[in-house]
Amino acid sequence: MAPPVGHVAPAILAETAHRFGDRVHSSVAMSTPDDPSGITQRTLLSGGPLRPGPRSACVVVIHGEGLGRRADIGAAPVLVGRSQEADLVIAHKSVSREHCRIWLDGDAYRILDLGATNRTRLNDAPIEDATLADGDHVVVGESILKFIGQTSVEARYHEEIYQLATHDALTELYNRRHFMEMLDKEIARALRHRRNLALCIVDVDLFKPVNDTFGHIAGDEVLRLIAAIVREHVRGDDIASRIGGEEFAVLLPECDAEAAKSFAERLRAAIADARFAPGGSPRRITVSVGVASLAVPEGNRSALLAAADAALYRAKHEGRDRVCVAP
Ligand SMILES: Nc1nc2c(ncn2[C@@H]2O[C@H](COP(=O)(O)OP(=O)(O)OP(=O)(O)O)[C@@H](O)[C@H]2O)c(=O)[nH]1
Repeated sequence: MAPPVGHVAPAILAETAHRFGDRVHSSVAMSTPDDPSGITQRTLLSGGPLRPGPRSACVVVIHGEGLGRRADIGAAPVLVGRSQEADLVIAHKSVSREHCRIWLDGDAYRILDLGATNRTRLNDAPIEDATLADGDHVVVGESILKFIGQTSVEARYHEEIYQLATHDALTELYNRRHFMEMLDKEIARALRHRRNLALCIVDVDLFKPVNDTFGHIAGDEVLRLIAAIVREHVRGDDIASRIGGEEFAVLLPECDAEAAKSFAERLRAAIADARFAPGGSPRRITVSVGVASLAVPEGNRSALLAAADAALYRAKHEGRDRVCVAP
């Protein structure tokens, strides 16, 4: 049975043991209908979601609400505040909805207090506006942010902490906690701009027998492969996550129920067509998918999750390996 939406598998809770510094490319065996000769060697992106190339300066929450959260300061200014519309959301009552703004001005990074009730403080002095230097501490309500310049040697360390805090170690998709934060943000955005938002919950069918027959390690490999297929199917703005043991979620901004159903159907078919080989034995693995779209303007997180979960339950009940859409 699909676990309830609030369920977090123990394996997920143990995820922080993973070390992102030891990334290697791992090859896994999977054959597809396009590869009639048999096994296709696929290379998983186990280098993970770290972005290559020059990194931008960023602010990282190092204390208080939002711990570990980070915002890159690129071409667009970064709004820090309690509002879900902020680029760096710190959902605490000590933080104003629009607390301060940080941006790149020529070669300098600047910060401007936006009239916050608790004034923005830089290295403990209240400011109106100021220029930031590497390592500066920005106090926003009861949270402390650290400014990390483009060339800071600390940047890599903070990137890794950020990855650990936001990604699932097994699949390198977003973890449940981060997904829920992004879900709140996307819901706020969709409601404000009256845009579509759809959610797919993807649950592996009859996964327990896979574990029972081939062992947990082979089961983990199946989960990794499913995650790789999910990753192949999402677009740039979509948000994919492992939200439970054998449960994934994909959030599709600006997608109506019909388009989300087509996406889910393509994903379901791709997984069903890929021949997995846990423990070296070819085996068909399927998923069931529940799809729901946000009701505008009165929708909310729990209603959306409950609707997708109910649709998933129906897909399981009607025989698995299928997509059901919430009414
Ligand atoms: N290998 C592995 N297995 C996991 C992980 N997390 C959860 N599981 C297993 O996933 C299985 C889920 O089984 P059930 O919830 O009974 O559901 P199911 O067998 O997939 O059946 P349906 O959902 O009804 O199709 C259990 O055997 C869990 O131990 C994980 O991180 N790795």
